[in-house]
Amino acid sequence: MNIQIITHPLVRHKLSLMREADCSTGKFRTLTKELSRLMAYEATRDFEIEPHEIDGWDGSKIQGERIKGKTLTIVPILRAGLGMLDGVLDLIPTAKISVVGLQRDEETLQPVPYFEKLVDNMDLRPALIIDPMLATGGSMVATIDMLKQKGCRNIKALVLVAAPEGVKLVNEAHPDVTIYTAALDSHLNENGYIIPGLGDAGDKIFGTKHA
Ligand SMILES: O=P(O)(O)OC[C@H]1O[C@H](OP(=O)(O)OP(=O)(O)O)[C@H](O)[C@@H]1O
Ligand SMILES: O=c1cc[nH]c(=O)[nH]1
Ligand SMILES: [Mg+2]
Repeated sequence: MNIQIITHPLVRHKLSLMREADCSTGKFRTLTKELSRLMAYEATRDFEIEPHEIDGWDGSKIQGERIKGKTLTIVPILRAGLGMLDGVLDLIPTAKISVVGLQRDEETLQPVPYFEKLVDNMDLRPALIIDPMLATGGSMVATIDMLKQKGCRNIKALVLVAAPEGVKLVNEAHPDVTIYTAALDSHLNENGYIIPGLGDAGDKIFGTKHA
């Protein structure tokens, strides 16, 4: 399985706070941002570095380093993925942002696309998809399909919680895409919600009520 579970103690502690039934919208939003920042640090660990000559403070040339290649694009999946955006941008403030809108149909659990605005040169950029929840995996597979249609080849997925069903679907459809998650949970319930999970992440981040 192409999955990396981030087990840093801060990540585990914060995720557990998010699982509490009475976690308020404000607290959930703050924890989403904090977790995203910590997890982005781990998910970018294998970025390639290249030498880069710079002017040093005393006028001499110094052999510096920089991240190789074209700037990363972060891909939040609307809506809930927006909750992770600021945390990732804290670490990579120069990142380009490509937004994808998908709404899971509550009956069929199939993703319904409603928005797509990708940055240029997708074929040259690494992409980091962000969404708190990987449930059936339908939304993630649809997003990866969109990115690959634009030529994107270097794709990672960053989620707070993953279900085994979603990991299987993504791994089968796109074995080249590594999934980074804070937890691989037990299973999906009959409504397609992750157990134990976090509940409806979009509703918690935006303060909307789930019918
Ligand atoms: O793996 P899947 O079964 O596709 O489910 C996961 C998707 O469902 C949620 O979004 P939702 O469709 O509820 O939209 P929202 O972010 O607007 O709440 C979640 O944020 C993922 O995008
Ligand atoms: O558990 C789940 C599944 C899909 N979307 C959510 O927000 N939570
Ligand atoms: Mg939702």
